[in-house]
Amino acid sequence: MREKVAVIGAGSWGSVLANILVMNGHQVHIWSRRKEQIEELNEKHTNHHYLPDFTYDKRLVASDRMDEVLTDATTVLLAVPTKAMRTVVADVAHFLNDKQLKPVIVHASKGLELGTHKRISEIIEEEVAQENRAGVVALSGPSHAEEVAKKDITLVTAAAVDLKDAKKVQHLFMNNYFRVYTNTDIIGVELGAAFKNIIALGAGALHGLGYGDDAKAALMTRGLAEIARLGIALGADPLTFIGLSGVGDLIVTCTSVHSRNWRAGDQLGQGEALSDVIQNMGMVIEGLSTTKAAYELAMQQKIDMPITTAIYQVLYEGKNIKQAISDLMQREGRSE
Ligand SMILES: NC(=O)C1=CN([C@@H]2O[C@H](COP(=O)(O)OP(=O)(O)OC[C@H]3O[C@@H](n4cnc5c(N)ncnc54)[C@H](OP(=O)(O)O)[C@@H]3O)[C@@H](O)[C@H]2O)C=CC1
Ligand SMILES: O=C(CO)COP(=O)(O)O
Repeated sequence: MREKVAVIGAGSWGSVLANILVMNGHQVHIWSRRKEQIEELNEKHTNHHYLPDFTYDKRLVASDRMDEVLTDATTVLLAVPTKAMRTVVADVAHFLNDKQLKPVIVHASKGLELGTHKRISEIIEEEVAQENRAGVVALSGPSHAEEVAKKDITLVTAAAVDLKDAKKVQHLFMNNYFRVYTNTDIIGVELGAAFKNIIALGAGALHGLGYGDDAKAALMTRGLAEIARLGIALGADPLTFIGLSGVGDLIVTCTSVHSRNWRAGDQLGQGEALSDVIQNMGMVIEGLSTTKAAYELAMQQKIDMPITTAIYQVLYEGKNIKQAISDLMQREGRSE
C-alpha cells in the first residue's frame, strides 16, 4: 500500500532513507531547515554537501514547512543528530494533533541525550503525546548512506516494543538491496547503536597511530564486552549485542572509511586537534557526546568500562592517546 511518509532531517542518512522509500513506491516529503538545500533537492535532485555524487529520485519532495511535510503522514522518520532530537521532536509534536492520522514515529539516529542519558525513543515518547501517535520504532544496523545510495546490500533491524510497529517499518523499507529484520528489544538496539560509535573512535585512532589488525580486533572484541556489560545493566537483552545493531554495527563502524566516527578517531590518532577534526568533518560525529554519556552512566552503574574511560580521558581530559593505550595494556591481568 502506498503511504505518505514525512522525513525530518535531510543529511546523509535521512535523505538516503527517504530515497529508498520513494523508490519503494511511497509518497515522501523531506524536511530541511535550509532553503538552499531544499531548492537543490527539488530542482537538481542533489544534496552536494552530504552526498556529492548522488542523484535522488525526482519524486522526492523537499520543504522547510514542517506542517506541510507532516500533513496526512502515516509514518514520520526522524534522522537528525541526537543533540538536536528533543527540539526537533518537540516541533514535530506541535503539528501532530488528534485531527490527523496517528503516525508511527521511526528514528534512525544513534546516540544518547547528554545530561539525561535518555535513549532517542524515550525522548520521542516524552515529547509526542501518546494519543497523537502510534508506536515508536528504532531503525538501526550496519549501514552507511554512501553504500545504501549505491544500492549495495544492507541489512538493518526495526525495533519496537510492539512487534506490529516494527513489522510496519520492515514492510515500508524492505526491497532487494535493503533487508529489514524486526526486534522487540528496543533498549538493546538503541544502546548498541549508540555505544559502538565510542569503539569506532578508538578503532580509528589505532589506525591513525599505525597499529595493526590484531590491535583492532582486540579493541572491537573487548569493546563489545564492555558496551554489552553496560547495556545489560540498563535493561538490554544480551543477545541483541550479537545482532545487526550490536556486533554488526560495531564491525562496520570500526572498519569502514565511510564512518565519521572512525575517521575522527583516525585523524586524532594522526595528531590532529579535536576542534579541527570536528570543524573539518562537516557532519555529525555522534561518538564524541556518546562517550561522555556512556562514561557517566558507567560511573553511575558501577560498570567497568576501561576502553570507554580511556577514550573519555583523551577527548575530555586531554590525555595523550599513546599514554592511554599504554595504561590500558598495563592493567592487571584478568579472566576474559
Ligand atoms: N550517515 C549514515 O550513514 C548514518 C547515520 N546514522 C545516524 O543518523 C543520524 C543523522 O546522521 P546523518 O544524516 O549522517 O547526519 P548529517 O550530519 O549528515 O546530517 C544531519 C542533518 O540534521 C540536520 N540538523 C542538524 N542539527 C539540526 C537542528 N538543530 N535542527 C534541525 N536540523 C538539524 C542537518 O541540517 P543542516 O544541513 O541544516 O545542518 C542535516 O540535515 C545520526 O544519529 C547518525 O548516527 C545512522 C546510520 C547511518
Ligand atoms: O551508524 C553508522 C553505520 O552503521 C554510521 O556511522 P558514522 O556515524 O560513524 O558515519
